[in-house]
Parts: sequence; structure tokens; C-alpha cells
Amino acid sequence: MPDLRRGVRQSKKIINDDNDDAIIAPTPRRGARRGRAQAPKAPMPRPAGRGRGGRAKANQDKNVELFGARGPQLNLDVALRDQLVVGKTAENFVANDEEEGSTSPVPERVQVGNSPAYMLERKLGKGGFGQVYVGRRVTGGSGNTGPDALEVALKLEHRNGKGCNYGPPYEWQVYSALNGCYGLPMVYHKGRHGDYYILVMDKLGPSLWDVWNSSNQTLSGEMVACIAVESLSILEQLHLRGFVHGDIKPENFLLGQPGTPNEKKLYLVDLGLASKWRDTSSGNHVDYDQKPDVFRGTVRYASVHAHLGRTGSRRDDLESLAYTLIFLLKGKLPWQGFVGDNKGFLVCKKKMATSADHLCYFCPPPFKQFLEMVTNLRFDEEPNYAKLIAVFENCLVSGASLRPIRIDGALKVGQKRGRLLTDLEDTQPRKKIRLGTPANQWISVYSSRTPMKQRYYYNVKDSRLDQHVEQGKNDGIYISCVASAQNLWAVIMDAGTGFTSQVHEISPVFLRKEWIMEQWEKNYYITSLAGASNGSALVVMSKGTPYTQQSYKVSDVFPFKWINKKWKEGFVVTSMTTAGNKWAIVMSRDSSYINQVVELDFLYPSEGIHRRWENGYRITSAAANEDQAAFILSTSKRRLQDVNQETLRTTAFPCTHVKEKWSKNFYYRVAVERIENYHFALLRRVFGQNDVVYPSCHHFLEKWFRNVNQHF
Ligand SMILES: Nc1ncnc2c1ncn2[C@@H]1O[C@H](COP(=O)(O)OP(=O)(O)OP(=O)(O)O)[C@@H](O)[C@H]1O
Repeated sequence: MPDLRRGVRQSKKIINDDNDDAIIAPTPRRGARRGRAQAPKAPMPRPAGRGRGGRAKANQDKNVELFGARGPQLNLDVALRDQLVVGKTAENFVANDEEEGSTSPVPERVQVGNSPAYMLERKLGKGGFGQVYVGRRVTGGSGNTGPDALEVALKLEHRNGKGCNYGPPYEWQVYSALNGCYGLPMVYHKGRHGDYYILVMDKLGPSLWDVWNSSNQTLSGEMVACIAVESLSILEQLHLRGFVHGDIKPENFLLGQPGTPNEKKLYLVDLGLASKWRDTSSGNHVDYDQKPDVFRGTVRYASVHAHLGRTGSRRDDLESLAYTLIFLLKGKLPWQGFVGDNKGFLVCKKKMATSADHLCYFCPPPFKQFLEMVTNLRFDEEPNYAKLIAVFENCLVSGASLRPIRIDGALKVGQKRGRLLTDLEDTQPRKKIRLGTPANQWISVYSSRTPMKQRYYYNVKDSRLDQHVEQGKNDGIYISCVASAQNLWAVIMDAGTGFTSQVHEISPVFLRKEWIMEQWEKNYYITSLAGASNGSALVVMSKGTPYTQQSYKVSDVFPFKWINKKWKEGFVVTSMTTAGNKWAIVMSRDSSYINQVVELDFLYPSEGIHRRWENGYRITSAAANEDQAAFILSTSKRRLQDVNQETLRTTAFPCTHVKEKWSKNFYYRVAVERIENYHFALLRRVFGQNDVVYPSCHHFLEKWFRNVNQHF
């Protein structure tokens, strides 16, 4: 661990390039400028979900047991590997068996509240949290169905179990709020018996996983279409009650009891990951947020937004439903089989890189249409359930008795289906967001500001850099931003940085610790940096910044956990970059930013950025590697929210487009000198859609020219 407190001055910097433990307790500058940045706001509480207290679950062996109990054991390795449900921390992956085995045996006879007494019979199933048994009524009650049915399902969770740290399981609250909802089993009693929390509910039949598994691991298009429309009607009712399910998958759809009139009826179980999409008191949609280190759900079926830690909303249940349906139809999904620590990342990347055409190859056309419709939904958009149901209209057999699954709910929802089908044909398809064909793009971010001198260079070779920088310095401008593409540098220099002195270094190492520490000792702080694809780095350090401490981290994955930890210590991200797959994040104390958020995605996170802009955040750092783009957005005590910001996405360095425009009008001759009204804040190549220039860019550029004009 390097001791930086050498020499006369006490160093204010800390280094943290690979190891969080390598931080030296910093000594803040005495008499440092007032009003130092507060730690960013504490993270917004996530909507209630599986596991108060952040419990996570592992249900890997759930299906092993189901296979053993209910169906032929086929191709277990591939089929089951992806069934892991992950949560925030690895240490939470505790197999339930051991946990329960080390506690107390399940009781033979149970009675909770004023329920009848039940004898526990065979096990119906088991998840990461609960074990479900048949309960046979032995005292009280007389009926065969409903609250005093002879046979019920008893879901037992041990009081020391993962989900009961704070008392009864969270799922109980959700069942209380949703009891009687169409498509959910009725819960009749709940209470504690001995060491177990027990739910008494309708006993149901096999899950869709069981049915799929005992049908040669594939279901007919007709059957899956029935499942699609009926599950959509169940989800509509659940969503209408203000909840999203959060864990849609074949194992959580159950049929009614075999041999009863409900044997072809579909039910949805397991509300342990359900959360509210709508605030009960205000009726407003919950706020958008992204916490890239939080994942809840089942890796194989989770929506891309869930992988990326975005607040759950209705669209996520529908995306998971799309994967569920395609799995039931085709028997597999392209992202099965990944293993290892970064399995979640690899699965998400594959989901993003798989086009609807590829995923739905060999599926009847409605499945692709459905997938495209649901993956295009916005965070708070109300899904048009009737329209989604109508997509499957042509796949359904008309005679009710011939249908493999009852679709009573869907028939109610879809009174308008005939008309909707015609509407569907007229509907203009939205822009497809997952094309499966990545392309390189430049993303440039422009912020409005008072006029200042600005200059840019791009395609700069290592050997030419010093010359440009020196010339800039002679003209009184400093580097405000750097970027790299194909081992060439782009440099923006301007007169608005407030810096008083600046040094820079190109090093073959990403990042060269010794040089940075040397400059720290001389009171320079990192103000911008860029990494090239060959692994070299350009680091710019300046005097005249407001920072009093600095820390950086180089990491193979986007280090959100580290950022989050540093936020709590009062640091904020002040610059970041990538080289190959490595990320480098620089965080500083006493910058002018107050709150910060992250937007991380496999594409340009357009929706997230717009939502953050609306809430007063502005982009203050950006970086991207071959896979992902990350944006840091901040609020500032210097009224950053008054700054207008625009982004432009182009295949080439944006000046080409600017010049094309300039060449046709007045601004061309003076443009290079007079782009001073706008500040190229950030530039970075990013992996994204294969678009050249978005229409909004033209619009923006026009606006930009108008603004420039006003200052002449
Ligand atoms: N009402 C029911 N009737 C019949 N079987 C049921 C019933 N509820 C659950 N099961 C069976 O028990 C299994 C586990 O139930 P459930 O999913 O509710 O438990 P869990 O511990 O919350 O699971 P997970 O780990 O997926 O969250 C289900 O997959 C299903 O096979």
C-alpha cells in the first residue's frame, strides 16, 4: 500500500487502482474550499421485492427435485444450469436444503389461525425459499373446495430461512394485497406453526415446466399461443392491481388440479419478487432508477432491464413472458449454457445481441411480433394487453373444448380483438432496438455555456499530440476532454476550464500509477483521460480544480460497487474511460456535483438519459467499450440543471457532419473559431446501432447553428 504522505505537504490523493483495500485514509486539506460536495443522495429504496433485507435466492436444485418427482430426467445439465436466481451478493447463494436441514423438520400436522388442522402429505414442490406440501384436512371444515377444502397446498418457510429475517415472508404482504386477483391461487389462511411460517392456499397441478418436460421438452404452437393469451390476461389483472410479478418463468405458471374442471386453467404463483409499479397513495408510476449491481429474477428469463438493475415495471414481466413462450416452443434459448461469475453479464449481452428474427426462427410469426412489441415498451408505458393478445389470434383454435389451455381471461380482455387485429396491420412499427448487429459510433455530448474559445483535434497520432497541446497553451486554452479511436486521439481544448496549469502523459500502461502519483504530489489532479484499443492511455492532470482528494480504479467490469462505496465517502466520478475491456474510473472529493447516477447499457441508453435530464441531471462523464456504454449524470450546486445538453451519435467523428452543414452556409468560414458557444464535453466511440445520424441530430445541429448565429 503506497504511502503518499511524503514531503512537506500532506498528500490529498489516494490511489485505488485494483484493490479497494489499498486506500490510504486521506487527510483533507485544512481550510479547503467551503461547500464541498456532499455524498450523493442515499440510494432510493427499491420497490419491495423478494426478500426484505435484500435476500437473494438460489433454486438450482429445485428443478432437479421436480424432475425426479414429476417427469423424466432429460438433459439436466443444459436444461437446469440457467435456473439460478441471483441476488445482490454472492454470499447469499445458500442452498435451501442445507439451511432447512440444519433447522427443524417440517411438522406432521399444522394448524394456523382459525384454519382447519392439516396433515402434511407429499411434497408438491420446493423453491429457494419455501417448500410446498399437500395438506389433508383432518379437523374442521366440510367442503371439497375453497377455504375448507379437503386438500390444500401448504407453503412452509422456516423462521430462520432467508426470507424471514424480519418476520413473516414478504410474499405474505403481496398475497394480502392481491388475494382474489384473477389467475392467482386463493390464500385462505396464514400464520406461524412452530418454527414455520405457513400459507394455506388452493392446491394446484403441474407447472408449465413439468408439462414441457414431460412433453419431450417442446409444446405445440397452439398450446403456447393459449398460454400466451391467458398469461397476458393474468398479468393484466395483476398489473391493474399495481404490482409486477418480477419472476415470470415456466415454473411459476401452474395448471389447475388434474381431474378437476380447472385442470386446463392457468395460474401464476410465487409472489416473492413482486413489487409495486404504481405508488398506492399517489397513483403515480414509481420513479425510474438504475442500480447496475442489483439483479432480481431468474437469469434465463429476466428482461434486459432487470439484468441492468433498472427499477422493475410492467414491461419486464412481458419481456420475461416472451422468453418463457419461446422457450416452451423451441425448447431452448440462445443464452443457455453460460457459467461462471459473469454469467449474468454474458446472458444479458447475448440477449441484447440476439435479433428477434434469430430468436424466433421457426416460431409462428406472432411470437416475433410479440417480442418486438414488448421489448420496445418504455419504462412507464401502459402495455396494450388487448392488442398483445390479438397478436396470437390466428394461432388459436376456435372451439373452446379443443383448446389445450382455457383462455377465459383472454376472451374477456379481447372483446375488441377482431378490430385490433386490423389495427395491428396499420400500426407503424417502432424503431427496433435490438438489431443484433453492432456498429461503432461516436457519441458526443454538447452542453450550452457562455461563449468561450474552443478548439478540437482528432485522428491525432502520439507524436503530434504535444505540438497541438503546446499551441493551445500558447493561446491560453487547456485540454477539457480527450477520447480515442483506433489508437488515435481526439482532444478538445478550451478557455472555460478554469485550470491554471496542465500536464499530460501518453503511457503504454493503463494507467501508469507512478506518473499519476508524482503529479498528485505536485498538486495536479486527473481532469480527463482516454484509453486506446492497444491499451495505452492518455492522462491529463491539471491545477486549478476544486478537488481536494482523488482516487481511481481500473477494473475488468464496470465497477459500480466501488463507485457506490466511494459515493458514500463523499467522492464523485469526475472522469472515466476504457481501454479494450478495461474501465478506469476517477473519483474526486469537493467537485461541484451533489448527486450522481449511472446509466449503463449495451446500447445508447436513450430513455434513461432523457429521464435523468428531466430530473435535473446532466451528463458529466461517459465511456464505452466494445460491449457497454456508461454515462455518469450529476446534479450540481452550480445550477448544472440550467445547462442545456444534447447528444449526437455518428459513425465518424462528428465534425464531418458539422462541416457538411457548414459548407452550405455562412457558418462554414467561421465555424472552427466560433463553435465556442457550445462545448464538446465528451467524445467517445461506442458500440451501438448501425445508424448514421439520427433525425434528432439534424434537428439538434440546426438548433446549434441558430444559437451560434445569435452570438455573431
Ligand atoms: N398452490 C400450489 N399448488 C401446487 N403446487 C404448488 C403451489 N404453489 C407452489 N407449488 C409448487 O411448489 C414450487 C415452489 O413454490 P414457489 O415457487 O411458490 O416457492 P419459492 O420458494 O417462492 O420458489 P422460488 O425459489 O422460485 O421463489 C412451485 O414451483 C410449484 O411446483
